[in-house]
Order: sequence, then C-alpha cells, then structure tokens
Amino acid sequence: MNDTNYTPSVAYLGPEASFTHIAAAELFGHKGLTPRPTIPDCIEAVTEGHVAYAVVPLENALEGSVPLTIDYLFHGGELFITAEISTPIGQHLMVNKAQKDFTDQLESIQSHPHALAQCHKFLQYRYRKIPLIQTTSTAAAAKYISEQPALHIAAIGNQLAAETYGLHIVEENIHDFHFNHTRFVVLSLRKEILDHKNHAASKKTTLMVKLPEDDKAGMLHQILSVFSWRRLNLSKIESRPLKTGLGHYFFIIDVNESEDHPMMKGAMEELAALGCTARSFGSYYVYETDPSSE
Ligand SMILES: O=C(O)C(=O)Cc1ccccc1
Repeated sequence: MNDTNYTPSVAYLGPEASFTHIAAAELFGHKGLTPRPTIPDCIEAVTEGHVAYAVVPLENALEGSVPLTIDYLFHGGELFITAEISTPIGQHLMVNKAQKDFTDQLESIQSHPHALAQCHKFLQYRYRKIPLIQTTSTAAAAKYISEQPALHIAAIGNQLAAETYGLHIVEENIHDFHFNHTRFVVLSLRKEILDHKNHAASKKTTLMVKLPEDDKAGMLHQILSVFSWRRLNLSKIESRPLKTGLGHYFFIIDVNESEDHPMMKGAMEELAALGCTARSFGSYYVYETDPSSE
C-alpha cells in the first residue's frame, strides 16, 4: 500500500460489488483484487499461498460477529490481522428489471444472513410471509437474481450491486437502524502492519485469551484488571465457544494500543503468569471510510 509499484494479490468475499469488495477496493484499489465465493475460500486462499491478503467481514454494529470469520480466524490460528476498515452499510431491496412491476408477487428474498438480519423489522412488517433465503454474500444474491429474469425473487444488497448487475431498486435503505457499520479485516500469514498512505487511523491489538484449565472464581475479573490498572483501554470483549464442551469459552479482547507498547508487553506477561494462554492476532490500524459516503 505504501509502494505504488507493488500490487498485492487480495482475495475478498465476492462476487463483484459485495460490501467486502467495496471495503477491499478502498484499501488496495482495484488492481490485484480477486473474488472468492465464501469466507473460508478467502481464508484458504491466504493460508495456501495463492494470495497475500484476504479481506473478510468480521463484525457488524447491529448483528455482532460474523461466525464464519471468527471460526476460521481464531480456531485456525495461523493468520494475523494486518488492517481493519469500518464502513457504513446501506441495504436496498432490489429485483430483476423484468420483475419491477411484479414486486407484490415475490416468492423469496435472498441475501447474506447478516443483511437479512439487519433488515429484520422491514421484512417482518412488509414481507412477513415471504421466505428468506441465505446466500454466501449480498452480491451473490444480486448476481443470482440478475440471471433469473422469470423468477419472482428479490435480493438485498448495496447500490453498486444494483448497478453492476443491472437491477431495479424497489426500496432504499431498508436496514432497521441508521448506524449500520461493518468492520472488515485484512488477513495475512505475515505479522505486519498495513500503513495506508491517505488515511489517519488509530491502532489496536486483537488478543485471543484462554483461561487456565483449573479455572478459579474471579478469573475474568483478574484478566480485566491486567488491562485496567495499566490504563489499557479495551474496545471489545467477546466470549466464544472453545468447541471442547458446553460452558468452555475463550475471549476475544481488542485493546486500543500497539502490542509493542511496554504496558502491553507487561500485560501479556501478567496474563501468562495467571496461567492464561494469550495469543496476539497482531496490531493494526483501524481505517474508517469517509462518513460523507454514508
Ligand atoms: O460483503 C458482502 O456483501 C457480504 O455479504 C457480507 C456482508 C453482509 C452484510 C453487511 C456487510 C457485509
């Protein structure tokens, strides 16, 4: 990103005109981007060395974490986060142009599960009886309906998808809450920090913390105090299943500091002394898209 002659290869959750595509293009430009049909395909493209980076959605302000990304990132354990970009998300209902006069006859509405969930109230009140069909991305839904002019189906996705696939927008901005932002992360096999020349950004570190096997009362409190007395601000803590048994969890902790900060080094040492396993997924810049594009 700093060297204008170098074009990294970047896999993103496609097809063309997905929200992830927009986020990836914002960070890397359009050269070198290659769509993959699913989040695991994006991640495998990196782990198998086909591309240098993958851009995938990690978390949405309305819906929370994207489970597939969390699963492959934290349970895979090979990758690092090298940058984050947070973008506003506007969801629109769209149909094939051949269907624009038949929107009262819809037989299904398709989109990524997060997009369907972001529009839950709209769908509940306006299209209560219409089956909702999950797709691998919003753009996959848009592309599919563009190929099916005879079917009474709609997709939920962004403006670019409507333009790219020549669709008719039935209703704009159908997401239930105005503040609908998604965090996308750039993953790499190498621990590095992507420095985007034009954007000011804050730095953050993502940790995966596992409690000791002989869990004791107050353990989570002790973990939090490791950060609090050092004045290390946390921007997220989330428990996720360890997948070893009911009630077994690990914690994803985001700290608003770089891992090479002396206080962070001390925090990691204290976590180890408490018997926790703490793995850093890297320190990285957090970029925001221009709010005027919302
Ligand atoms: O990138 C997409 O288009 C996706 O389907 C993932 C997604 C879904 C909803 C909001 C942001 C990203």
